[in-house]
Amino acid sequence: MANTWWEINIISNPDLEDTIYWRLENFGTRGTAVEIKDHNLLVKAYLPSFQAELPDLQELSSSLGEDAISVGFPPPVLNWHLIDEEDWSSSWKQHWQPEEIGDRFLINPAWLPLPPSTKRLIILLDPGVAFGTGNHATTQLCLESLEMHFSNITENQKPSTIADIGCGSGILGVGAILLGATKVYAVDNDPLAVKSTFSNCTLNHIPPDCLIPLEGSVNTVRKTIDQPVDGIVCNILADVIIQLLPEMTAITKSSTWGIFSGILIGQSKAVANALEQNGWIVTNIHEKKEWCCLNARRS
Ligand SMILES: C[S@@+](CC[C@H](N)C(=O)[O-])C[C@H]1O[C@@H](n2cnc3c(N)ncnc32)[C@H](O)[C@@H]1O
Repeated sequence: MANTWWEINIISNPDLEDTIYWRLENFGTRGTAVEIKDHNLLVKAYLPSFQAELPDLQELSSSLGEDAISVGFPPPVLNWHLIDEEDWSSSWKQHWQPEEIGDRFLINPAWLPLPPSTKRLIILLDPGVAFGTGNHATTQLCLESLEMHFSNITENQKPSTIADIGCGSGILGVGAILLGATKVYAVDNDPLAVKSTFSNCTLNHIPPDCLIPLEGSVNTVRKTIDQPVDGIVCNILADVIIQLLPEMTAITKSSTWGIFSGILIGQSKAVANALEQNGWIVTNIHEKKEWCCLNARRS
């Protein structure tokens, strides 16, 4: 059972894409592929088999049905079966294509050839089982915010040290280094994400002393650094961000900036309030689909 995965197939109205993603993310799926088939949305999601029993899958199906009915759509049709690990990786890899993000990035799956010529910064990725292929709005909002941040800073404000909290595949840390950050501490409480960040550093030829993947969370960064960080990027979920804010604030100084994502638009006020209570000033809110990303600074 250790190397088997649930493949969950969901057929639904395309307007339910974000709701389905949201549920799947909370369910813990790793690697999600989406395609439109005969005007329907087909989502394929994968989960290590030990992480869910049949009743969990039935509950997921009911929750998705309730979500759909509450916004006037018929319940999605779900089916699931077990596949082995090799089939999992080849199956979802087929659906993942290179993607341009913002004005500067191109995310290229590691197993596909590079484009013949591009002025974009290429992030090569093989996320394995970790979150962070770049095709989720919350990741894109972070990469775009990082891009804006680095285009606005002057040469003498570099170098910068960044904490990437909840690094997943390491996509944001790699992006920050390509934009000019000098050091990134990338932490995740999931050991598989840390492993994935390590291998994506190697894939992108990032020197090991520039991007440092660590298993843990904000306190792991606190114990590792000898001075406050210049920036924080954190793409988790609103309630986790709120909960981690005092610890994140403790690793900052007055000039530190922050990028906080994984927040549904309806949750932005609660996160903005928590930031203000912890001594941050919200400078911008960027939105994509139903998600938003708060850019903030300490003063
Ligand atoms: C939405 S993914 C973001 C991945 C990547 N940074 C991106 O933007 O695509 C959130 C990640 O945060 C990790 N995570 C969740 N709670 C955490 C916590 N309290 N401390 C550290 N990592 C956490 C999860 O394991 C997951 O890899």
